Amino acid sequence: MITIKNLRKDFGSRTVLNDIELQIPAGQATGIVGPNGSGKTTTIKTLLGLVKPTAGNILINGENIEGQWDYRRKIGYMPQIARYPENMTIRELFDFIKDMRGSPTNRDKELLEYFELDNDIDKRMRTLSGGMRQKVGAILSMMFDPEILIFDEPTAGLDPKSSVQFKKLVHEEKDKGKTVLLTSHIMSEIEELTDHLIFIVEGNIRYDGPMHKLMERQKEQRLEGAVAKMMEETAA
Ligand SMILES: Nc1ncnc2c1ncn2[C@@H]1O[C@H](COP(=O)(O)OP(=O)(O)OP(=O)(O)O)[C@@H](O)[C@H]1O
Repeated sequence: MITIKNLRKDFGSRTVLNDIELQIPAGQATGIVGPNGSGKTTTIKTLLGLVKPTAGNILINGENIEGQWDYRRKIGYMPQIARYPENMTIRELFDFIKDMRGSPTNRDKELLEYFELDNDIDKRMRTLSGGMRQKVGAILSMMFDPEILIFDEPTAGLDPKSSVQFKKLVHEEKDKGKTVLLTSHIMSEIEELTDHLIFIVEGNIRYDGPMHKLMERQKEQRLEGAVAKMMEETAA
């Protein structure tokens, strides 16, 4: 369980997260949706300790993460835009990360084959296409079998086949009891992959609860319609 209490983030005079309160349930998949610039990535980065909150607390499995680093071993993160050491090959990058972490694993090899990247393992990062880089990010997030998986717009840039493969993996991780947190602008993807929904607008939480309840409340069959209605209500 991830608990966010009164979390505030200001960038200069701009409040990007406005005292948000959230409970992200363990062993389920949660989707964070909201307009561009509403604070989704900032929320994720505070969980990872990459952005320091202006105020508030984050607890993972009941423990406050402030000043802690070890908890991050429990989290696999696939960023929206990943930056890599561009001169390293995929093989060198994976070996380097395994060495630094001191965690031997063969899961990277399985995932490279799964995403059909095994023949590209000796290519330098700077020569990879956007979709190939996304796949590298997906593999890095899952290769150490973490209990929490965070994906920021994971399928943006993936071709349809790879996107289906990625979603199949997420289902498998969910079935293993992992906690998954996912942002996407593709509502069908959120609908397909997640059970719990958070809707955020300008740093304020407008909905936090089971996805089916939101659809019932909005009298919509599809999440896209339910979210569109919520956006209209917010704008009104
Ligand atoms: N390091 C930073 N310095 C200043 N402002 C920032 C910084 N990072 C994010 N912001 C601002 O915070 C706001 C929220 O950004 P964030 O990336 O969290 O949005 P998002 O909901 O993930 O958007 P998108 O759907 O476009 O990815 C934006 O106005 C953004 O410009």
